[in-house]
Order: sequence, then C-alpha cells, then structure tokens
Amino acid sequence: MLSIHPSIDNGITRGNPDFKGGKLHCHCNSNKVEVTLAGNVAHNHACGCSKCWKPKGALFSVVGVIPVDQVAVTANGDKLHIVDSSAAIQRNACKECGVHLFGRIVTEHPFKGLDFVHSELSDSKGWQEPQFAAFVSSIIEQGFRPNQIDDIRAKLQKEALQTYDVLSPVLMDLIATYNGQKSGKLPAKL
Ligand SMILES: N[C@@H](CCC(=O)N[C@@H](CSCO)C(=O)NCC(=O)O)C(=O)O
Ligand SMILES: [Zn+2]
Ligand SMILES: [Zn+2]
Repeated sequence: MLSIHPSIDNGITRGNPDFKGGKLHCHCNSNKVEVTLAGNVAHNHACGCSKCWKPKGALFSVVGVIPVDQVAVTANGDKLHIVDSSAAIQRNACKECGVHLFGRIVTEHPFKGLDFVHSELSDSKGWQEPQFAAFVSSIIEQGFRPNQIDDIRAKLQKEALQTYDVLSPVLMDLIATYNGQKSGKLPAKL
C-alpha cells in the first residue's frame, strides 16, 4: 500500500494547543542523538520535496518550525553532520542512522530564526498536526508517476490537507513580504 506518511495514512490525530514540547531522538539503537524542544511546532506540514527527511517507505516528510532558541541538542551531538551546507536549510542529520534532527537557516532568509523539525521523532503526544501539504508535485522528480499524482492530492485532501506545489499561501506571503522589503518595493514598516 502506498504510504503518504504514517501520521497521515490512517487519519490525522489532532494536537494539543497547550502542548509544551518534548524530546526528539534519532533512530539509532544506542547512543541516540537527542534534541530537546521547549515548545510546540508551528506550520507543521507534509512536504514532498526531495530534501526533507522521510521515514522509510513514505512519499512525504512531515516537518514543522520552531524558534531556534527553543531547540537544544541534549545528547550525542557529536553524531550530527550537515547534509548539504549549501542549502538554505542546513539539515543536521545523524551520521549513523541518517535521521534529520533539525534544519537550521544560517544565512539571510525570510525564515531565519526558525528551525525545521520532525515531531514524529518524539514519543510525546500533543504536537501540532499537519496543517497542509507542500511541494506535492516534487514527488514526481523523485520517481513518482505523474499519472497517479491526482490520487495523492485526493488522499491528502480527504485528510483535510490542502495541497500546494510550493508552500502554503501564508508562508509564500511571508517570503514575498520579506523579499519586497529587502528590495525596497515595500516599506520596512507595514
Ligand atoms: N523540487 C525541489 C523543491 C525543494 C524545496 O524548495 N524545498 C523547500 C521546502 S522544505 C520544507 O518545507 C525549501 O524551502 N527548501 C530549502 C532547502 O531545502 O534548503 C525538491 O524536491 O528538491
Ligand atoms: Zn542515529
Ligand atoms: Zn521539504
């Protein structure tokens, strides 16, 4: 059976708006990398892009953001390496199991100050559920047959996930506002 993502395939569990965070662990059997998040994630979404970490067999990643000051590596950080240091999001992954623990933006960017994380790496319950599906058409680049993409969009929409081929309008508007202010076409203060 085709898997979109284990947290979506059999229906989405709603998060707890009062949830206060928890610990993420990589998939190693021992000496797991541990990252402690001092808050919930926001803008959590299914992402079909080729760069985000996906659990085995899944077509999509589920990834959300959290302020960088709420992210701390609390064990076995020596096992982390940056997957692609030229990418806007520097994904810090475990060298042994390959799981991405956090993706950090270190250059000037509309989302600088936010880390990208996968709350499924936590045993705690209450994380924000996925809100939308991004970069859906990107799964085709990775080998998914284009004539079946409408089935994927239908499955996502059945779970009330609006589908986009970039990010959601809210996030695209944030990026466009940042770019407009940077170029001077928009005033710095809106
Ligand atoms: N078609 C490409 C898209 C890759 C892409 O642009 N990914 C987005 C979303 S990642 C989380 O939402 C992005 O912002 N990437 C920046 C980065 O990865 O540094 C593909 O599939 O590779
Ligand atoms: Zn690991
Ligand atoms: Zn992605």
